[in-house]
Amino acid sequence: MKKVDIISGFLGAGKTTLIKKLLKERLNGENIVVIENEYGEVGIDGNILKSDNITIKEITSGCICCTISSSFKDVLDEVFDTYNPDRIIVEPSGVAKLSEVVKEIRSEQVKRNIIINMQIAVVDSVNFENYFDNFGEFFVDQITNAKTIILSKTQLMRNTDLNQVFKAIRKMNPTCPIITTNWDNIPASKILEVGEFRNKDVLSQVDLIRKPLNVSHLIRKGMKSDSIASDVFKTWGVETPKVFKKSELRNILEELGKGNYGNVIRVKGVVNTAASWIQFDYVPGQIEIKDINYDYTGRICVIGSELKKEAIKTLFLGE
Ligand SMILES: Nc1nc2c(ncn2[C@@H]2O[C@H](COP(=O)(O)OP(=O)(O)OP(=O)(O)O)[C@@H](O)[C@H]2O)c(=O)[nH]1
Repeated sequence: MKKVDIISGFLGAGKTTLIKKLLKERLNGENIVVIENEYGEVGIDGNILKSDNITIKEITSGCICCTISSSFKDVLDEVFDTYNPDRIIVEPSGVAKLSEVVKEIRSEQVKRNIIINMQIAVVDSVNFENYFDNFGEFFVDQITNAKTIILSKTQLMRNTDLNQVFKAIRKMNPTCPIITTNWDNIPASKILEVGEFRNKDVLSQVDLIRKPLNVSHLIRKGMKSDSIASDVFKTWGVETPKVFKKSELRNILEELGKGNYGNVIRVKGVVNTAASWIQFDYVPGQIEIKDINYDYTGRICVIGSELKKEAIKTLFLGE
């Protein structure tokens, strides 16, 4: 049986960062294919993950669990015919419902002789409240259906706030392990041990009595439960050779967060500057810009609701 690991999580939670860590520190000796699903039309994470011995398959422009499930099946065909991997890591788009992704993969279980191994949701602890309040239908689905939850950005949180987030997640998912340690301080081997249920620590031997809660009351009144991502989330993307200044890019990202361009929840990309190539990431309240060696051309992707696409285009490209 081949193992399939699902690393889900809302937009910008840290899925790609986590996969990179697992590959670099631990899984690089295995024959692995990563299936990377980007909601936007331009692929960015595939190149970020690329390394010599890992095969990356990118599926863009929608979610593999709904609008483009046939592309997912095609990619699975190709993966099994060409690479015959020991392990497949699936990174669904940030707006995919984990329950739907699991359903999709389970429907392939017998035919492909695969088994879901890790079923992880990466949860951005800093933006927990924001995502719960505004995009709960997708966010809560990921939390309640995860077998392991990995909190990201915990080092940016005050301990009391982190504790609140922990308690709220525990209410939604009474049984799964929740990793709260800053990723820099935890080796990939430990994350795998917990994710694959090989963890034999004190707590797992105690019969923790946690009452399973009915989560429906946690979901805001009137929240729908049957939307698909394309009903709610819109994207704008472009490929461009334009040369940016770092300060100009930072201003643009700050500008996008002010609410004048729609509800922007994720911006990412790579662009050229006169001195180097840079990779940038925006999630509400956090901007990261870092130098990278090179890329084949500039690519920018914006995701959010009620996006003002023409204005965003002008903001980035001045046209
Ligand atoms: N400080 C801190 N930053 C993090 C952590 N995890 C992720 N990030 C940052 O969060 C941003 C988004 O990380 P990604 O790994 O690209 O997130 P993702 O879930 O793959 O994003 P999408 O593919 O857009 O859904 C990047 O700027 C990361 O460096 C963390 O634990 N701590």
